[in-house]
Amino acid sequence: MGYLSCNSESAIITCDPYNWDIKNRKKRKKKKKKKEPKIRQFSYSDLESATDGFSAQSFLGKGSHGNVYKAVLDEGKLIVAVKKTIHSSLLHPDNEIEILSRVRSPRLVNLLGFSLDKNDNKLLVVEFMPNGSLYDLLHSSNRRTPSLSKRVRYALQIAKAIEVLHSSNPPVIHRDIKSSNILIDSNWNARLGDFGLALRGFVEDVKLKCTPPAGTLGYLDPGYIAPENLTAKNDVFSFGILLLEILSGRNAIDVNYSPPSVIDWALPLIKRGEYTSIYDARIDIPDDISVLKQLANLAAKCVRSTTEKRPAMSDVVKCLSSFTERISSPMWNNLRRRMTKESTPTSLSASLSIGHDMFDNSRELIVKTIKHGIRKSSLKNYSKVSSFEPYFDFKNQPFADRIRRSNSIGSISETKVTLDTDLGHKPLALVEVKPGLDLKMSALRLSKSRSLSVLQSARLIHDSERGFVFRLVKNPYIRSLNVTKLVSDEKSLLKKMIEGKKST
Ligand SMILES: Nc1ncnc2c1ncn2[C@@H]1O[C@H](COP(=O)(O)OP(=O)(O)OP(=O)(O)O)[C@@H](O)[C@H]1O
Repeated sequence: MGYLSCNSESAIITCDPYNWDIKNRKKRKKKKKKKEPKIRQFSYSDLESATDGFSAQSFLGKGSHGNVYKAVLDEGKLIVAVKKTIHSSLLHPDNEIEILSRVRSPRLVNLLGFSLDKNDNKLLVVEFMPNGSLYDLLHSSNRRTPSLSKRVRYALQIAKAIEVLHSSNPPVIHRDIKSSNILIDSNWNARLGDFGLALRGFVEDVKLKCTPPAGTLGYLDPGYIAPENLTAKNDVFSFGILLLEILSGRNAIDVNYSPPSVIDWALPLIKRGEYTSIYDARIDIPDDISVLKQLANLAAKCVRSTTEKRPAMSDVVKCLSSFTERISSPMWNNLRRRMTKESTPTSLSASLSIGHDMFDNSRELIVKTIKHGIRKSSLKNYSKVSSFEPYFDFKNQPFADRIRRSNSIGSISETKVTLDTDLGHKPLALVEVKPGLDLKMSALRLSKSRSLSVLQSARLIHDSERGFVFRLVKNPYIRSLNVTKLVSDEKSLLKKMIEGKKST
């Protein structure tokens, strides 16, 4: 995608109200000194040798501003990305340096320094992001597509990054929010980069008022057609487009769709209430569509044509934070929903009556347990993986003890699970857990369905100190798991269940 080119000078702000307040200047200077990042000047020859002479092997990618290279410096201790920018009237590295030296955040691709080549052209040295861009994650067929909870997490991280910019003094308007400018760091967190078009200052500032509009087609606010239309809400619009891209997995402009623009495609669907239609078909979506609806509505609000009606980035952050909580703990929503819908069995007999139907429909599933919050050493005796087949016919047949092993994790001992997924979303599992673990966070990965189940309740049946019968709730979003060992003595547990039923 190309920039809307405008024949303007670079977007460096000369009018800087940063230190207006003379009274507090000293105080602020102190504070500023603490916060101000150290910008290092790298020698060009060091960068040259650290990139192998800007070789093809060090080449990371090409943008409309120039090429980006990976450089290994300080005897391998420092890995950076070097941006060799093509100087143009619209883009100048000084602008990026000016802005990035003022704002710093773990949500941004921060500036580390700069260098001057033989012709005194500036090169930018920024933090190296080893996991590509959000664009790659969403659109490359050779990468595992992120789940909805991950996508919402990325969206929240980007929203936070933009909020940092908008709330800095004076504010920074990025003007080029798009998935290829979102880079993924070594901890798989999203960071906002590429400040080539960013403007720092108050919109009333003369310099900003004279800077022609710029941005990337597909993401650019259609209302931003003249310099005086510049507002932080232009970024909110671009973020809305990005959110639609994140949720749908389709490009901001994609000629394979009709209409090609994501906004023209998604808004009518959202207006008609067909929320699920805008979601990427490759991802699991929750049963409870209220979050999907709210996420879609949030995107729609961000792209409203009236700028004043768009939410501020701080509101977007609040909204997305609540969604991430809901998406990452649907266990509790499901639990709450189920609790109100139906009476939760509190006695053995009640759970047995559920189990009866369920086990008739039992089928093979593979269960993987994932360690969470457990030290590696303590996992030794609590193996991680089991695959299993239905182990009993509840009516009269004996248990079938057919536990299989997963090749991926290795051997297991005394690890068994009984599980059934039919009967709506109410399967039972007999699971033995390590005492003292937080059962609220327990989950099982059902690899056959590529989703997770959550142990909904530890209170249904309790066998001795360690055995429990849980109801499982299908839940594709919980990634944590504390289950360490599955019941080895199902027979006695089942006996107890049957006896419990008889006695009531
Ligand atoms: N800090 C970085 N760490 C690792 N790779 C980077 C980094 N910055 C950029 N890249 C890689 O270099 C490519 C070019 O980046 P650049 O920011 O110049 O352009 P772009 O954002 O892809 O496109 P445009 O210039 O049109 O905005 C990116 O797509 C990315 O793959």
